Amino acid sequence: MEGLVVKNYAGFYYVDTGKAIYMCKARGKFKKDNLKILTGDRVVIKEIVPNSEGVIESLLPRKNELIRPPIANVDQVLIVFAFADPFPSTELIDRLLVMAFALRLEVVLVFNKFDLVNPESQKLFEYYKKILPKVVAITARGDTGIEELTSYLNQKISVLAGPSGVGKSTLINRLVPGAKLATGEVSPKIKRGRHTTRHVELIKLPFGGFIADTPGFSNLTLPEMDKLELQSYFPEFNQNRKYCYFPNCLHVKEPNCRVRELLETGEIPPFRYENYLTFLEEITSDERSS
Ligand SMILES: Nc1nc2c(ncn2[C@@H]2O[C@H](COP(=O)(O)OP(=O)(O)OP(=O)(O)O)[C@@H](O)[C@H]2O)c(=O)[nH]1
Ligand SMILES: [Zn+2]
Repeated sequence: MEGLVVKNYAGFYYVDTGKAIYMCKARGKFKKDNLKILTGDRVVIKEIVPNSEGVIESLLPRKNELIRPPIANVDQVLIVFAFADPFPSTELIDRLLVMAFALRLEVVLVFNKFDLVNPESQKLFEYYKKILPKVVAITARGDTGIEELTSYLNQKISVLAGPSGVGKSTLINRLVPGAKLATGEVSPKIKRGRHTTRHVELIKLPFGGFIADTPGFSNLTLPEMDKLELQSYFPEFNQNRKYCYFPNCLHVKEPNCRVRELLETGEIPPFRYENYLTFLEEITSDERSS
């Protein structure tokens, strides 16, 4: 039987076969070969006790692997911000977008707390909606946007990312009644301890798909990349680079640069360009130091 490892706890792997969740030990060869089984791995198991216990016989090939939290076969990142309280940091939005795209993950950008929307955050939302395919405004404490978001989560393994207080736990509780994730009241210090000692678990979504109970991307260092690669993670830059005079234009000081023309006309907002320059500087100095 084939299944998905949804949790690794106290020496047991919990494997969801679609029919039941089996508590499994791994065959000795995994330890011998130093093969680590991660939450998110697809495995083949042999049933020992009907619908309850089994043994993991083999591990199927992984599509990818996140380090923190350790989880395999992630399809997409749900990047969550709020319209207000806290007001979104565009630098953090853009950083998370670059990190997700660099890992070849799909992105759903969520703006929560639509009940608190204001003209500035509305404008940000509209801009991202223009450049990305899946951007959704929701009220996790209500119904707005939940159906649209559900359609993006269906049949996929998703990981949440986003700053504190935007409503990530509230959202999981909203999507999975009974998940009972703690919201709000945990102090940042205790929480760090909690996240390092806790095991990541995939929560089954009632409409299909899974979502990790532990937010990812806590380390915000950009991955190593070539300077030219960065713009491929800014869709509106990437679309326009072919009109720049130089084929390898980085849009910094080069003449006849289409991206900077669009910045002049206001089609590309200043914050996007500034974030791009900040990241370009960051990966450039990384290159120098290595
Ligand atoms: N107005 C409003 N408040 C919300 C909404 N969703 C969540 N909140 C509130 O925002 C606060 C933070 O929500 P959490 O779910 O704890 O946020 P989080 O992202 O999990 O925060 P961390 O656990 O610190 O990472 C809580 O007081 C929630 O009740 C919403 O749609 N509208
Ligand atoms: Zn250019």
